[in-house]
Amino acid sequence: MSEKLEIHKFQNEKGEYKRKPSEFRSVISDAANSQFKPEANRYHLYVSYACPWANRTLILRALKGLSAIITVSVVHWHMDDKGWRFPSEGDECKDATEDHVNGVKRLSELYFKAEPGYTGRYTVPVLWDKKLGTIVNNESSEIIRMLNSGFNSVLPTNYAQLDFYPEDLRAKIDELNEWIYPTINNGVYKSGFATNQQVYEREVGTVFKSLDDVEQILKGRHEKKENFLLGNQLTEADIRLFVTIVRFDPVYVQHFKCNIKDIRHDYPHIHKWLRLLYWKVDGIKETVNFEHIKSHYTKSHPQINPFGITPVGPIPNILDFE
Ligand SMILES: N[C@@H](CCC(=O)N[C@@H](CS)C(=O)NCC(=O)O)C(=O)O
Repeated sequence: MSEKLEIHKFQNEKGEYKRKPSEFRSVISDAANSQFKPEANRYHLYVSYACPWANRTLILRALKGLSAIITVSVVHWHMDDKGWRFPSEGDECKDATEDHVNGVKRLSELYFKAEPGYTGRYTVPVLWDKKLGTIVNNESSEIIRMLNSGFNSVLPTNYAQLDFYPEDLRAKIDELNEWIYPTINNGVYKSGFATNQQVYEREVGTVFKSLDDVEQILKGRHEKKENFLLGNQLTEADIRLFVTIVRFDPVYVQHFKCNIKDIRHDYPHIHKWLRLLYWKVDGIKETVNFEHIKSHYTKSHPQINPFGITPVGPIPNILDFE
């Protein structure tokens, strides 16, 4: 394959970054006609520790007690013009793993195993079915819903009962996701990958307008002695926002030029919420690998950072809880 993967491919003629939709969209469920039934040790997650979308799936896997029944392989933090790869001899990478299931060297090979004529991007996360030898789904927003509720029939009651997308909060979670995704999660990419000054200024302004709105929401919660975006219950909305906020000061401020403010100095309520999730919610901290995060962005986008120098700060990457 001679195809070259370049971020620039996704900028339109106006210099705006466009993310392509994911292509594998099957669902794990107990439904009688389901091809993908929940089973222990049948499914495998392919992730990058650098990637915020993959990070969401690792958090749900940890919080729902799925770590023992859904296995994981972690790619090298470096993404080159052929996409993600697994470490090999002479190309070692701390905390990355081999592909435990298929033994491939490149993530792209998995996409071709699942669909020989595949023409899309080779993105993480990938939820792989070891039984049928194919990709179930490569869209993180759908994978986290499956991890949240698709495995309840094979989980012990204490984990099955945990619900991060509860019926009574669904409308509110959807409403938050609707603006937080385009303006913050993807907004930082639209700022960082803009190739036109006006587009950049528009996008970075949008990121900070939304962060100001989130700060107000969390301030209101704080006044009511509530900890999370929708009250005292941690939901999917918190998890989806967390993966971007934890990368904000260490990477997005400088690498994606989101530097009007930063989290630790300018957003006290977001900062407190960030540290609460990171330090106090069991299982989350272990899914965050700052070395992979910082190295990936700064050394995989030569069009933004041609010499691949990784800034040393901020020190520390995240402040203590108190
Ligand atoms: N819609 C996807 C987006 C995933 C995504 O864009 N992942 C990036 C890493 S952060 C990736 O693997 N990019 C590889 C590429 O585009 O070649 C999801 O949320 O699962």
